[in-house]
Amino acid sequence: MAVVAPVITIDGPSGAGKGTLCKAMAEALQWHLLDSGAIYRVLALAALHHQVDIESEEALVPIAAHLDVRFVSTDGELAVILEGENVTSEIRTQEVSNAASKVAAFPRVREALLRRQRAFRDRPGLIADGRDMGTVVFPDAPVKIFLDASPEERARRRMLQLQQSGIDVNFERLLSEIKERDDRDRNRSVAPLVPAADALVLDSTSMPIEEVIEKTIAYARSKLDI
Ligand SMILES: Nc1ncnc2c1ncn2[C@@H]1O[C@H](COP(=O)(O)OP(=O)(O)O)[C@@H](O)[C@H]1O
Ligand SMILES: Nc1ccn([C@@H]2O[C@H](COP(=O)(O)OP(=O)(O)O)[C@@H](O)[C@H]2O)c(=O)n1
Repeated sequence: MAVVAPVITIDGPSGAGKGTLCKAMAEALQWHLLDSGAIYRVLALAALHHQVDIESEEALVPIAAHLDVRFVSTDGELAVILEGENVTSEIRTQEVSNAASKVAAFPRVREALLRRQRAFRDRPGLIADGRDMGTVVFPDAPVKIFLDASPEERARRRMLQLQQSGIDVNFERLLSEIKERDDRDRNRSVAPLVPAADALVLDSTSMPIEEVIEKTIAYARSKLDI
């Protein structure tokens, strides 16, 4: 029987530091990386581009099933290509963030994207970033982390991040959008944002990212023979 590649799942709410942690882990271990949030973001953007109603599950399912998305690694950065167009920055706007969490609430949309996400599992291993990586997509993953932080700290981080890329945002608005998105992600009927029963929960509210990375790598090494 073929040996399946190991997966390390990193789930948690927006701004907890998942993307930063996953990138550092993928580099440290030289493993593959799945940014599942980017897939939901690309789907939302494709729907907006094609003027498809993002409130209609019926209309979204065929787009999800035929989504023409590619992840291309260039100079250590992962470019996101939708229908041949580089949409790496476009998928990070607040409009797309909010639309992504709306399209992600539909069960049949999630179902249509399952196989595509599982196809990222490959040797030597996969680091999977998302909301339901440890609960639904890779329930057999040997290492699961749930990374959390307070909503205020997450909004502060997101504000700094957006400011660094020249986007001016209002803190109160950002905080309320983050809380709204958290609520939608936590309360949806399918694959809600919740730690897997066997996940290590890390609260990074007052933990520097370097310490988060160090702790996670040490935990992964203790669970896996790597
Ligand atoms: N522990 C931390 N302390 C301070 N800032 C952090 C920490 N973790 C991540 N950040 C910063 O917060 C921002 C959001 O992190 P990101 O990895 O994109 O979060 P997520 O993928 O969970 O939404 C980034 O600018 C990142 O550098
Ligand atoms: N595995 C996943 C990943 C993302 N998502 C949805 O996609 C949205 C964007 O995900 P993301 O990981 O890019 O968001 P941030 O954490 O970067 O803000 C989330 O708000 C979720 O609603 C999901 O439902 N399941």
